[in-house]
Amino acid sequence: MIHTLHYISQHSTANGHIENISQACEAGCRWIQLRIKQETQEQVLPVAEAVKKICDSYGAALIINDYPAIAVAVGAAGVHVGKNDMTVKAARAVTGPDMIVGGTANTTEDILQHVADGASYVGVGPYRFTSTKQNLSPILGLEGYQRILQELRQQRISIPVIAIGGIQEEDIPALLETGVHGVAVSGLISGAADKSATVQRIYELVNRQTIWNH
Ligand SMILES: Cc1ncc(COP(=O)(O)OP(=O)(O)O)c(N)n1
Ligand SMILES: Cc1ncsc1CCOP(=O)(O)O
Ligand SMILES: [Mg+2]
Repeated sequence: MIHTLHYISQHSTANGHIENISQACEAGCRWIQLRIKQETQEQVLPVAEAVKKICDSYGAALIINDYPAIAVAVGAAGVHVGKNDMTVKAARAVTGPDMIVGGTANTTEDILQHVADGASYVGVGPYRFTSTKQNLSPILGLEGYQRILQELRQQRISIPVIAIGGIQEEDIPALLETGVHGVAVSGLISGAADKSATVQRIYELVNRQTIWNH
C-alpha cells in the first residue's frame, strides 16, 4: 500500500541526512525518501545503509531517490525516478516486479507512460514554487491537479497520485479533494519547530480525507 504522507530528506551533508531522517521517524513519519543530490552513487550507498537501519527500527518504509541499484542493495521498499534519471521501465528492470517504483510526472501523458512502464505510484508536481528542488517543471497549482485527476478518471486510469512541491498544511484538504492519494513534503517537516506536532497534524489531514473518499 502506498502511504499518504511521503517525507523527503534534505540536508547538505551525509550525516545531516541521517540525522534528518532519524528526526522525521522519531516525529512519526513512516514513509521516508532518501534524496541526496550532487553526490555519487558510491557516496549515497553508505548513507542508504545507515538510514535503512533507522527506518527498520521505526517500521518505516524507505524509498531511495534516483538509484534503483542502491534500493536493491540495501533492501529498501522502493525507488523513485524522474525524467532526468531513467524510465520507470528501466528502474523496474533493476528492481524486479515486487519493489515499489515511483515516477515523476508533470502531465497526464507522463502519468500514462509511467503506468504503461509499471509504476507503483506517480509523484506529480510541482504544486507551487519550491527552493528544495532546482530546474522545476511548470507549476501545476490546484487547477493542474483538478485537470489531471479528471483526465485520469475519464480514461479510467487508477494509480496513486502523490502531490509534491512547496506543499503547506493548509494546501492539503483542497489537494486531496482533487483526488490525489497523498502528499510528499520536505521543507514543511524539515523546517518545523515542532516536528512531531506537525507530522501528527498532517497525518490527521491526509487520513481524514482518506476516510471521506472511501
Ligand atoms: C514523490 C516524489 N515525486 C517527485 C520527485 C521528483 O523526482 P525527480 O523529478 O527525479 O527529481 P529529484 O527529486 O531527483 O531532484 C520525488 N523525488 N519524489
Ligand atoms: C523533490 C521535488 N520534486 C518536485 S518539488 C520537490 C521538492 C519538494 O520539497 P518541498 O516540500 O520542500 O517543496
Ligand atoms: Mg530524480
